[in-house]
Amino acid sequence: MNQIISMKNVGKQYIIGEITIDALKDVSFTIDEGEFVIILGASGAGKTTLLNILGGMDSATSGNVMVGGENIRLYNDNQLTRYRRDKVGFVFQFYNLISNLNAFENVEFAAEVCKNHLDPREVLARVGLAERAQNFPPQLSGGEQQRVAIARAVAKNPLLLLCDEPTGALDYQTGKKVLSLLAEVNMTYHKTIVLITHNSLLSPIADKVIRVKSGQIESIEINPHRMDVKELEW
Ligand SMILES: Nc1ncnc2c1ncn2[C@@H]1O[C@H](COP(=O)(O)OP(=O)(O)OP(=O)(O)O)[C@@H](O)[C@H]1O
Repeated sequence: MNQIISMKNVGKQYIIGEITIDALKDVSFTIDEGEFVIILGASGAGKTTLLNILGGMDSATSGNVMVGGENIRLYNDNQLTRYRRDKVGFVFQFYNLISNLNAFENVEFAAEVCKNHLDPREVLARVGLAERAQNFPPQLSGGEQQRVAIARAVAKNPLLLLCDEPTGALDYQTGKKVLSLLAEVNMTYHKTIVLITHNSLLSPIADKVIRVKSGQIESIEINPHRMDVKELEW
Protein backbone atom coordinates (compact mmCIF):
# COMPACT_ATOMS: atom_id res chain seq x y z
CA MET A 1 0.00 0.00 0.00
CA ASN A 2 1.19 3.52 -0.80
CA GLN A 3 1.24 5.91 2.08
CA ILE A 4 -0.76 8.98 1.13
CA ILE A 5 -0.75 10.92 4.43
CA SER A 6 1.86 11.11 7.12
CA MET A 7 1.46 13.44 10.08
CA LYS A 8 4.53 13.66 12.25
CA ASN A 9 4.68 15.41 15.62
CA VAL A 10 1.99 17.85 14.58
CA GLY A 11 1.02 20.60 16.99
CA LYS A 12 -1.59 23.31 16.68
CA GLN A 13 -1.77 26.20 19.07
CA TYR A 14 -4.34 28.94 19.17
CA ILE A 15 -3.26 32.06 20.99
CA ILE A 16 -6.02 34.24 22.37
CA GLY A 17 -4.60 37.18 24.28
CA GLU A 18 -2.56 35.76 27.13
CA ILE A 19 -3.93 32.26 26.74
CA THR A 20 -2.46 29.52 24.57
CA ILE A 21 -4.70 26.61 23.64
CA ASP A 22 -3.00 23.41 22.52
CA ALA A 23 -5.67 22.10 20.15
CA LEU A 24 -3.26 19.38 18.92
CA LYS A 25 -0.14 18.04 20.63
CA ASP A 26 2.44 15.76 19.07
CA VAL A 27 0.02 14.08 16.68
CA SER A 28 1.51 11.38 14.44
CA PHE A 29 -0.19 8.86 12.18
CA THR A 30 -0.14 7.54 8.63
CA ILE A 31 -2.90 6.78 6.14
CA ASP A 32 -2.54 4.52 3.11
CA GLU A 33 -3.99 5.17 -0.31
CA GLY A 34 -7.52 3.78 -0.51
CA GLU A 35 -7.98 3.48 3.25
CA PHE A 36 -11.29 4.35 4.93
CA VAL A 37 -10.26 6.08 8.15
CA ILE A 38 -12.42 7.26 11.02
CA ILE A 39 -11.12 9.92 13.40
CA LEU A 40 -13.02 9.54 16.62
CA GLY A 41 -13.20 11.81 19.63
CA ALA A 42 -15.44 13.66 22.02
CA SER A 43 -16.42 17.28 21.56
CA GLY A 44 -13.36 19.52 21.82
CA ALA A 45 -10.93 16.63 21.31
CA GLY A 46 -9.38 18.26 18.25
CA LYS A 47 -11.09 16.43 15.36
CA THR A 48 -12.11 19.51 13.40
CA THR A 49 -8.70 21.08 13.91
CA LEU A 50 -7.13 17.91 12.51
CA LEU A 51 -9.49 17.82 9.54
CA ASN A 52 -8.94 21.52 8.83
CA ILE A 53 -5.19 20.95 8.75
CA LEU A 54 -5.53 17.93 6.46
CA GLY A 55 -7.89 19.89 4.21
CA GLY A 56 -5.58 22.89 3.92
CA MET A 57 -8.07 25.19 5.65
CA ASP A 58 -5.72 25.77 8.56
CA SER A 59 -1.98 25.29 9.08
CA ALA A 60 -0.25 23.34 11.81
CA THR A 61 2.00 25.27 14.20
CA SER A 62 4.66 22.55 14.28
CA GLY A 63 5.50 19.18 12.78
CA ASN A 64 5.15 17.80 9.27
CA VAL A 65 1.92 17.23 7.35
CA MET A 66 2.88 15.14 4.34
CA VAL A 67 0.12 14.60 1.77
CA GLY A 68 0.95 12.91 -1.53
CA GLY A 69 4.65 13.42 -0.88
CA GLU A 70 4.49 17.15 -0.07
CA ASN A 71 4.67 18.92 3.27
CA ILE A 72 1.54 21.05 3.14
CA ARG A 73 2.47 22.75 6.43
CA LEU A 74 5.00 24.74 4.44
CA TYR A 75 2.48 25.83 1.80
CA ASN A 76 1.67 29.53 1.40
CA ASP A 77 -1.90 30.75 0.96
CA ASN A 78 -1.90 30.34 -2.83
CA GLN A 79 -0.55 26.82 -2.59
CA LEU A 80 -3.16 25.96 0.03
CA THR A 81 -5.95 27.31 -2.19
CA ARG A 82 -4.73 25.16 -5.08
CA TYR A 83 -4.36 22.17 -2.77
CA ARG A 84 -7.96 22.52 -1.51
CA ARG A 85 -9.26 22.92 -5.04
CA ASP A 86 -7.35 20.09 -6.73
CA LYS A 87 -6.58 17.54 -4.07
CA VAL A 88 -9.40 17.51 -1.55
CA GLY A 89 -13.10 16.69 -1.70
CA PHE A 90 -15.14 17.90 1.28
CA VAL A 91 -18.37 16.50 2.69
CA PHE A 92 -19.83 18.54 5.54
CA GLN A 93 -22.52 17.86 8.10
CA PHE A 94 -24.83 20.49 6.59
CA TYR A 95 -24.07 19.71 2.90
CA ASN A 96 -23.08 23.31 1.94
CA LEU A 97 -24.64 23.10 -1.51
CA ILE A 98 -25.21 26.24 -3.57
CA SER A 99 -28.97 26.71 -3.34
CA ASN A 100 -29.49 28.53 -6.65
CA LEU A 101 -27.69 25.83 -8.64
CA ASN A 102 -29.47 22.54 -9.34
CA ALA A 103 -28.03 19.17 -8.30
CA PHE A 104 -26.19 18.68 -11.59
CA GLU A 105 -24.80 22.23 -11.61
CA ASN A 106 -23.57 21.87 -8.03
CA VAL A 107 -21.53 18.84 -9.06
CA GLU A 108 -20.41 20.35 -12.37
CA PHE A 109 -19.37 23.65 -10.79
CA ALA A 110 -16.99 21.91 -8.37
CA ALA A 111 -15.70 19.44 -10.95
CA GLU A 112 -14.89 21.76 -13.81
CA VAL A 113 -12.19 23.68 -11.95
CA CYS A 114 -10.22 20.44 -11.46
CA LYS A 115 -7.92 19.05 -14.12
CA ASN A 116 -8.68 15.35 -13.84
CA HIS A 117 -12.32 15.59 -12.90
CA LEU A 118 -14.86 12.85 -13.57
CA ASP A 119 -18.03 13.20 -15.63
CA PRO A 120 -20.48 15.03 -13.31
CA ARG A 121 -23.52 13.32 -14.84
CA GLU A 122 -22.02 9.89 -14.39
CA VAL A 123 -21.11 10.54 -10.75
CA LEU A 124 -24.57 11.92 -10.01
CA ALA A 125 -26.03 8.73 -11.50
CA ARG A 126 -23.65 6.68 -9.32
CA VAL A 127 -25.11 8.22 -6.18
CA GLY A 128 -28.60 7.39 -7.44
CA LEU A 129 -29.70 10.89 -8.35
CA ALA A 130 -29.79 10.88 -12.17
CA GLU A 131 -33.51 11.63 -12.04
CA ARG A 132 -33.09 14.54 -9.64
CA ALA A 133 -30.36 16.33 -11.60
CA GLN A 134 -32.57 19.34 -12.34
CA ASN A 135 -33.79 19.76 -8.77
CA PHE A 136 -32.48 22.55 -6.55
CA PRO A 137 -31.20 21.74 -3.03
CA PRO A 138 -34.35 22.96 -1.22
CA GLN A 139 -36.36 20.48 -3.31
CA LEU A 140 -34.26 17.56 -2.07
CA SER A 141 -34.34 15.70 1.25
CA GLY A 142 -31.39 15.90 3.64
CA GLY A 143 -30.15 12.48 2.53
CA GLU A 144 -30.43 13.43 -1.14
CA GLN A 145 -28.60 16.70 -0.52
CA GLN A 146 -25.83 14.79 1.18
CA ARG A 147 -25.63 12.45 -1.83
CA VAL A 148 -25.25 15.49 -4.09
CA ALA A 149 -22.51 16.75 -1.76
CA ILE A 150 -20.76 13.37 -2.01
CA ALA A 151 -21.10 13.40 -5.82
CA ARG A 152 -19.68 16.93 -5.84
CA ALA A 153 -16.67 15.85 -3.78
CA VAL A 154 -16.08 12.66 -5.80
CA ALA A 155 -16.45 14.35 -9.23
CA LYS A 156 -13.39 16.47 -8.50
CA ASN A 157 -11.50 13.16 -8.47
CA PRO A 158 -9.51 14.31 -5.45
CA LEU A 159 -6.60 12.62 -3.78
CA LEU A 160 -8.50 12.62 -0.55
CA LEU A 161 -12.10 12.80 0.64
CA LEU A 162 -12.65 14.53 3.99
CA CYS A 163 -16.01 14.08 5.71
CA ASP A 164 -17.00 16.07 8.78
CA GLU A 165 -19.84 14.30 10.66
CA PRO A 166 -21.55 13.52 7.33
CA THR A 167 -24.48 11.76 9.03
CA GLY A 168 -24.81 14.27 11.87
CA ALA A 169 -27.91 15.96 10.48
CA LEU A 170 -29.60 12.79 9.20
CA ASP A 171 -31.93 10.21 10.73
CA TYR A 172 -30.65 6.70 11.39
CA GLN A 173 -31.72 4.99 8.13
CA THR A 174 -30.70 7.90 5.92
CA GLY A 175 -27.39 8.15 7.77
CA LYS A 176 -26.78 4.46 7.08
CA LYS A 177 -27.43 4.97 3.37
CA VAL A 178 -24.96 7.84 3.29
CA LEU A 179 -22.31 5.71 5.03
CA SER A 180 -23.00 2.86 2.55
CA LEU A 181 -22.49 5.29 -0.28
CA LEU A 182 -19.18 6.47 1.19
CA ALA A 183 -18.04 2.84 1.59
CA GLU A 184 -19.02 2.25 -2.05
CA VAL A 185 -17.13 5.35 -3.21
CA ASN A 186 -14.12 4.11 -1.26
CA MET A 187 -14.28 0.71 -3.01
CA THR A 188 -15.28 1.65 -6.56
CA TYR A 189 -13.17 4.78 -6.94
CA HIS A 190 -10.46 3.56 -4.56
CA LYS A 191 -10.68 6.93 -2.82
CA THR A 192 -8.96 7.56 0.49
CA ILE A 193 -11.61 8.71 2.96
CA VAL A 194 -11.09 10.40 6.31
CA LEU A 195 -14.31 10.76 8.28
CA ILE A 196 -14.57 12.49 11.62
CA THR A 197 -17.26 11.64 14.13
CA HIS A 198 -17.95 11.54 17.85
CA ASN A 199 -19.95 8.30 17.36
CA SER A 200 -17.74 5.36 18.32
CA LEU A 201 -20.37 2.89 17.10
CA LEU A 202 -19.35 3.73 13.53
CA SER A 203 -15.78 2.46 14.03
CA PRO A 204 -16.30 -1.13 12.71
CA ILE A 205 -16.91 0.16 9.17
CA ALA A 206 -13.44 1.74 8.90
CA ASP A 207 -10.12 0.17 7.96
CA LYS A 208 -8.42 2.31 10.59
CA VAL A 209 -9.74 4.12 13.65
CA ILE A 210 -7.73 7.00 15.10
CA ARG A 211 -8.94 8.08 18.53
CA VAL A 212 -8.22 11.65 19.60
CA LYS A 213 -8.45 12.87 23.17
CA SER A 214 -7.52 16.32 24.47
CA GLY A 215 -5.58 17.08 21.30
CA GLN A 216 -3.53 13.90 21.41
CA ILE A 217 -3.72 10.52 19.76
CA GLU A 218 -5.20 8.08 22.25
CA SER A 219 -5.05 4.98 20.05
CA ILE A 220 -4.83 3.79 16.47
CA GLU A 221 -6.60 0.55 15.61
CA ILE A 222 -6.71 -1.39 12.38
CA ASN A 223 -9.79 -3.44 11.48
CA PRO A 224 -8.52 -6.41 9.47
CA HIS A 225 -12.08 -7.04 8.23
CA ARG A 226 -14.20 -3.97 8.21
CA MET A 227 -17.92 -4.37 8.68
CA ASP A 228 -20.48 -3.87 5.92
CA VAL A 229 -22.51 -0.76 6.77
CA LYS A 230 -25.73 -2.82 6.41
CA GLU A 231 -24.73 -4.90 9.45
CA LEU A 232 -24.00 -1.87 11.56
CA GLU A 233 -26.37 -0.89 14.39
CA TRP A 234 -26.12 2.29 16.40
N1 LIG B 1 -10.09 29.14 16.16
C1 LIG B 1 -9.90 28.72 17.41
N2 LIG B 1 -9.46 29.55 18.36
C2 LIG B 1 -9.26 29.12 19.61
N3 LIG B 1 -9.46 27.85 20.03
C3 LIG B 1 -9.89 26.99 19.15
C4 LIG B 1 -10.15 27.35 17.79
N4 LIG B 1 -10.60 26.25 17.13
C5 LIG B 1 -10.63 25.26 18.03
N5 LIG B 1 -10.19 25.68 19.24
C6 LIG B 1 -10.05 24.86 20.46
O1 LIG B 1 -9.27 23.72 20.15
C7 LIG B 1 -9.80 22.57 20.79
C8 LIG B 1 -10.18 21.51 19.75
O2 LIG B 1 -11.31 21.96 18.99
P1 LIG B 1 -11.94 21.16 17.77
O3 LIG B 1 -12.98 22.04 17.17
O4 LIG B 1 -10.87 20.68 16.89
O5 LIG B 1 -12.63 19.91 18.52
P2 LIG B 1 -13.63 18.83 17.94
O6 LIG B 1 -13.14 17.51 18.39
O7 LIG B 1 -13.81 19.00 16.49
O8 LIG B 1 -14.98 19.20 18.70
P3 LIG B 1 -16.52 19.13 18.17
O9 LIG B 1 -16.85 17.68 18.00
O10 LIG B 1 -17.27 19.77 19.30
O11 LIG B 1 -16.59 19.93 16.89
C9 LIG B 1 -10.97 23.04 21.63
O12 LIG B 1 -10.52 23.27 22.93
C10 LIG B 1 -11.37 24.35 20.96
O13 LIG B 1 -11.98 25.21 21.87
